[in-house]
Amino acid sequence: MKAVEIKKNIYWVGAIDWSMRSFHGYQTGRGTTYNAYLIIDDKITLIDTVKDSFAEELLARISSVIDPAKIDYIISNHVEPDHSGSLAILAQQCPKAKIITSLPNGLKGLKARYGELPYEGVKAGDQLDIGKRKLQFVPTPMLHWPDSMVTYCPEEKILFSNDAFGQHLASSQRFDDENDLSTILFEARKYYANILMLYGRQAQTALQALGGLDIELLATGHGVIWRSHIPEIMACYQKWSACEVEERAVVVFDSMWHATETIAHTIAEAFQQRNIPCSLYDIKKNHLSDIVTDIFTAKYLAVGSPTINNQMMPTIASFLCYLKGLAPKNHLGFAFGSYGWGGQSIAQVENELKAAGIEIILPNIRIANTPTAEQLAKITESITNI
Ligand SMILES: Cc1cc2nc3c(=O)[nH]c(=O)nc-3n(C[C@H](O)[C@H](O)[C@H](O)COP(=O)(O)O)c2cc1C
Repeated sequence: MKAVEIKKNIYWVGAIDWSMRSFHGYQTGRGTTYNAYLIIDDKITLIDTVKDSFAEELLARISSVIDPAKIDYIISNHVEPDHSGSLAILAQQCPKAKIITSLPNGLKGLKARYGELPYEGVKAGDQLDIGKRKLQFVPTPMLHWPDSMVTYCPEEKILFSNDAFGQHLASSQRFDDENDLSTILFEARKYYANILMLYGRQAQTALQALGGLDIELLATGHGVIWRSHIPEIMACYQKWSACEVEERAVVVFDSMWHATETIAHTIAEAFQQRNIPCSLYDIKKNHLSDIVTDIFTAKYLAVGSPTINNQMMPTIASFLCYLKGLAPKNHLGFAFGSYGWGGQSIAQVENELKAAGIEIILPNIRIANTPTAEQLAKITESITNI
C-alpha cells in the first residue's frame, strides 16, 4: 500500500472501499474511498483519517512516506466515522500528534465518540503554521453536520473539502481527468441529492465563503480529486444549491395487480406527448437513492400507490418519508392510484407530497379497480392541460 504524491510533499494516504454498497441506506453501487492527505513540512500534518476498518491501509500508506510516530497534527474536518474513525488508533501510533477540530461542535462530537484525546479547537479564520505552509480553516456548518469544516492551503492552492464536492466512487485513479467525467459527475450529483439536498442554503453560504479562494486542487473526502474540472463541479454545486429545476417529470409507483402501474405509464406517456422528458420508476425495482437523484432537478413529480389494508404501500410510504427528509424545493406534483373499496392511499400520498413541500397541481387521480380506456384518456387530457 503506497501513498500517492498529489503535489510535491503532499500525499493521498486514504483507503479504497471497493465493496461498500450501502452508506446509511444510500446505495453506493460503485463503492467509495475515504481520502486522507499527508503534508510533509516542518510540522508533519495528516488531514482526515479513514473508516476504522481501513486504519491498517491508512497506516501502511503513511508508512510508505514517513514513520506515523512523526506526525505532529491530525486535522479532523468532520466527526462522522468515515473520516474520523481511525483517530483512536492513530492517537496511539502518533503519540505527539495534536488533533485539530472545529469549535464548538467538532470538539464536542469527537469527545463524545473517542473520549479524551489531545484535541485543539479552531474557529473561522484561525491558521495553523506548519512551516512553509499556513493552513486556514473555513467552517461549513451543516455541510453536512454541525461540525463540518474545510481546510485551505494557500501556498499550494489546495482545498481539502471533506464531504463537499465528493462522490462515492472506488477507483484506482485519484484524479478527475483519469476517470470518466460523466460517471464522476453522476456520482457527485447522487451524493449531493442524497446527502446535501436539504442544506441548499448552507451550501450557498459555503460557496460564497470559498468563492474567493484560488483553488488548483479540490481534494475531497470521497472519490476523485478535482483538478481539471473544478469549474464544472463548482457550477453544478451553484445550480444544485439554488434548487434549480428543469422541465422534466418523474413518475414513481408501486402496484400489486398492475392497475396503478397502468395509470403510471399513462401519466409518463402524457408527459412525453407534451415534450416533457419523463422517467418512470417502479419502486420495487429501483433504489430510493437513485430515484431522488433524478427527482431533485425535475420540475414535476407524480407518485402512485394502490390501497392496501387502508394504507398506501409501505414501499411508497418509505420513499415519501425519505423524500420529505431531503426537503426538495420547487417541485410540482400530484398523487394517483387504484383501490378496491376505501381507497385511502391516494389522499395519503397527496398529504405526504404536501408535507414534503411539493406543490399540488392536479386533483388526485383515484380509480376503482382497473382503469377504463375512457379514464386513461381523461388522465392524458388533464396532464396535457397542466
Ligand atoms: C392484500 C390486499 C389488501 C387490500 N386492501 C385494500 C383496502 O384496504 N382498501 C381498498 O380500497 N382496497 C384494498 N385492496 C384492493 C386494491 O387496492 C385494488 O385491488 C387495487 O385495484 C390494486 O391496485 P394495483 O393493481 O395497482 O395493485 C387490497 C388488495 C389486496 C391484495
